[in-house]
Amino acid sequence: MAVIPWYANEKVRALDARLIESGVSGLELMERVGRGIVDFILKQPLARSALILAGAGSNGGDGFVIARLLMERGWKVTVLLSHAASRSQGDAAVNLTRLGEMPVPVVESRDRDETALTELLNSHDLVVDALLGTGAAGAPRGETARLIAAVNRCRFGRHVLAVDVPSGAEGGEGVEAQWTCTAGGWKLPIATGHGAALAGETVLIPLDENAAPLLGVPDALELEERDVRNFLPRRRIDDHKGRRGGVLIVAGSKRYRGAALLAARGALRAGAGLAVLASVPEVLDVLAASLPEAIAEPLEDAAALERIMAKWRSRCSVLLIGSGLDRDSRARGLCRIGSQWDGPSLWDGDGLYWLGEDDIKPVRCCLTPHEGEAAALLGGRSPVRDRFEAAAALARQYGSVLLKGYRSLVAGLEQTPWIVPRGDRTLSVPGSGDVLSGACAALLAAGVPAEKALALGAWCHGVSGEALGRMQGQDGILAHEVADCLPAVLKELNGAC
Ligand SMILES: NC(=O)C1=CN([C@@H]2O[C@H](COP(=O)(O)OP(=O)(O)OC[C@H]3O[C@@H](n4cnc5c(N)ncnc54)[C@H](O)[C@@H]3O)[C@@H](O)[C@H]2O)[C@@H](O)CC1
Ligand SMILES: Nc1ncnc2c1ncn2[C@@H]1O[C@H](COP(=O)(O)OP(=O)(O)O)[C@@H](O)[C@H]1O
Ligand SMILES: [K+]
Repeated sequence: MAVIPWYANEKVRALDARLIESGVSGLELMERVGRGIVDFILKQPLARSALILAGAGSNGGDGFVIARLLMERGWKVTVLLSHAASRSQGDAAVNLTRLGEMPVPVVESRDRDETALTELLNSHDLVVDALLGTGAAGAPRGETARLIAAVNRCRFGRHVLAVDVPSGAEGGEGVEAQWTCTAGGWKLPIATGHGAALAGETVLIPLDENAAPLLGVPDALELEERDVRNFLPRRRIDDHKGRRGGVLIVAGSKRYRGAALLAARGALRAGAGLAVLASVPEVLDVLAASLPEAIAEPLEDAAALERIMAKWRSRCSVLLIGSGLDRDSRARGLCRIGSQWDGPSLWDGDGLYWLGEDDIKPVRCCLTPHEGEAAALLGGRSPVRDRFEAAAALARQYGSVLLKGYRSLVAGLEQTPWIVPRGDRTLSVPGSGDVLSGACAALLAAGVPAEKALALGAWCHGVSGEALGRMQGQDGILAHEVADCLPAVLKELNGAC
């Protein structure tokens, strides 16, 4: 299962230490990193000129190796130090001295104003970010921060490669890289969300052929197509709609009408045999015309929801609650009753707003928050910098969590978090999350276990977005089109079985 294991920074740093204990010198490791990165660089169609931005630690040391090896291959190379040369120490200092024996200009950035920095950056095709690696503490400061801003300002028209991790990946402004060559192991800060977006395409530079067992237990697993194929519901040739699974959807309000329709569409397009939409008349009035396959249940108030839940419980195994429900007292009452559903439930949108109130604590449920919703559930703590921590905290409290965004995360109580590496900005359109929650609810109703249903739903939703982006462009896709793509994506996955 899952071919790409991701590790906390500390585990990869411990690997470095173990390799050194086993007799490989730190200098040799630095050489291996530099060599691996240069091999990668030489495979790219580049104009053979590089500016290496180097920091005072070992990340800078990797940069010095890269500078030397590129120079040896006839590249035009300049090294720009964020610090006084005398501050480089240990293996980095050794490599800086070796560089001094070659005709490579090594200059300090401090005396250069923004214009001079811009000129220097613009006169090289490749910019190598070797400012901060896994030893970074907090947001970039001082000269490092100034250099990062300059790289980002000048990055159009040039190529930016980050060594190990993009500087600033864990706080403040980070280098926006085209490639990140990460050494020894895949590192969590660039696995998902903001860090992953900064990293661009990530390439692993192996440190040693015996490294894998030394890294220990992975902290996250990136799913591959063959993993999610195993999550597909077991369909049968003699299936009838009752066996496909039914979803009761409590969604929509006078103010937000489309969300409920999109959630129901997502559920039916993901294969639900029954979608019952309990909503306000304003939503149900258009249901017959826009989605005649769904069943309408007028929902005035909390008492009505109790009756509807009792009526449909035998045919709907899953409750989906929250899309476009609004944040008024009516919605609160509905969530209170919804939390008493005695089967699997999935909470999204405004349902998440009310979740956690004293009388709205479902025993175990699924959540599909985006970062804003996760922050609110966590009492304002932003999950942007540590999405893993946020997803794990929510899973401990509620059960199963899909933390949405670029390379969404799935966390559960008893499993290593999963990374779903599918989906792109095509999906950042209104209603896209409603389609996703409908799809996940349908998969739950088909009997797929919670975390697998969330991961499979996010995977299919992501692939649908990518396909639409390829065919029609990444801007201006409508959420219902994402839903309508789901059958083809499921067919592909099923066909590959
Ligand atoms: N033996 C090893 O440990 C190996 C380390 N390697 C490289 O070494 C890196 C880790 O090296 P280090 O532990 O020296 O750490 P870094 O090089 O990541 O950073 C440490 C330096 O950055 C400064 N710094 C830290 N936080 C800062 C901030 N927020 N703003 C401005 N300056 C800041 C520190 O004062 C120090 O000078 C890895 O990412 C990898 O690139 C590789 O060469 C492989 C072998
Ligand atoms: N840049 C992106 N890359 C990958 N997926 C994205 C991106 N932007 C948005 N998405 C996905 O689109 C969906 C948006 O959901 P959400 O923000 O809840 O939208 P809405 O509230 O409008 O329904 C999520 O599944 C999210 O993961
Ligand atoms: K870096």
